[in-house]
Amino acid sequence: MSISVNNISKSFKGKTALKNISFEVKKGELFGLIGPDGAGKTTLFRILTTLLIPNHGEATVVDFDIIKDYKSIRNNVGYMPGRFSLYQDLTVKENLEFFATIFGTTIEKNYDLIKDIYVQIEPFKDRRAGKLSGGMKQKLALCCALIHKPKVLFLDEPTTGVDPVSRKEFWEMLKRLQNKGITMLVSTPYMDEAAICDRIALIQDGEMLEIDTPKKIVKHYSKTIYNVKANNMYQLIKSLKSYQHNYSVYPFGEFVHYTDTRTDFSPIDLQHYLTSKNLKNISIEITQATIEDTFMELAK
Ligand SMILES: Nc1ncnc2c1ncn2[C@@H]1O[C@H](COP(=O)(O)OP(=O)(O)OP(=O)(O)O)[C@@H](O)[C@H]1O
Repeated sequence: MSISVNNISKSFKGKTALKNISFEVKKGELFGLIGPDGAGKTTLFRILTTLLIPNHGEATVVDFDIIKDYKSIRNNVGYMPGRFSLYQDLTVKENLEFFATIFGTTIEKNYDLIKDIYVQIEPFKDRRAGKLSGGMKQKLALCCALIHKPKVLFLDEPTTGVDPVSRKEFWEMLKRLQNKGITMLVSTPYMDEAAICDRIALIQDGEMLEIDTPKKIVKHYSKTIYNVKANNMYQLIKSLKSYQHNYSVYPFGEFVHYTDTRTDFSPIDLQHYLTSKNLKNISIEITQATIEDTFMELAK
């Protein structure tokens, strides 16, 4: 195993950030931690990268113990923290040289690993990091986290605040790194990104709700979901929420995802009800559960 976490708990002044967390990440796996703000993702990253000591439990990274072998872990992992972690006043090249130097290596030595990513920011190599766009900053941060050829890479919300095109590019880069044998633990609040991971853990309020492949996780959703649409979204949500048989009502893009408490639910009944609420152009169709639906259900 590349990462093994066994019953880790952490509290801050009586407030629990992580509760008995256990999971394993296999060598070469791209493993996603999916959860909202405050779920405990950053705390877990800080513990696994030896920046924070847990109150209870044990963990190993590349078979090194997070407490006893913290120095070995620091030499073997790369960490891209959530907030921009680089030196804003140093140029792109200077930042990279700085990170290479503190790990006793050079850009040239490990250029192969970062080449694909670095060529995209090379035209800006003399620009100060603080003056880069969001997507460029992420690429530089990734290069800096990779410059010492880590075996495991920790990425805390690497695409938060990055535009959709750069987000897609970023995940393509992660896939290429995975092909080079790097194990990755990556957190994201974006459910579409979760689907790209080999396995994901859904985390909320410091607890793991579920761990599985994205495909299997949605199979855990037992109810039939309907995509409901009408001419007035606000009125539609309000009406569905006051419908006596509703089990769940969540806006989902141009639709509302609706589930019903009855086993013999007939969409016709719902159609009549919505018509009585003056809604028009109503459509009600069965749809597949998404990771987001599963998360909402588990988090209920
Ligand atoms: N140093 C600290 N002191 C006090 N409370 C903390 C500290 N660090 C984290 N917490 C609390 O622990 C909980 C988990 O925080 P954490 O930052 O790990 O969550 P997160 O999932 O990474 O969310 P975010 O994306 O907002 O960082 C939150 O309630 C947070 O307020």
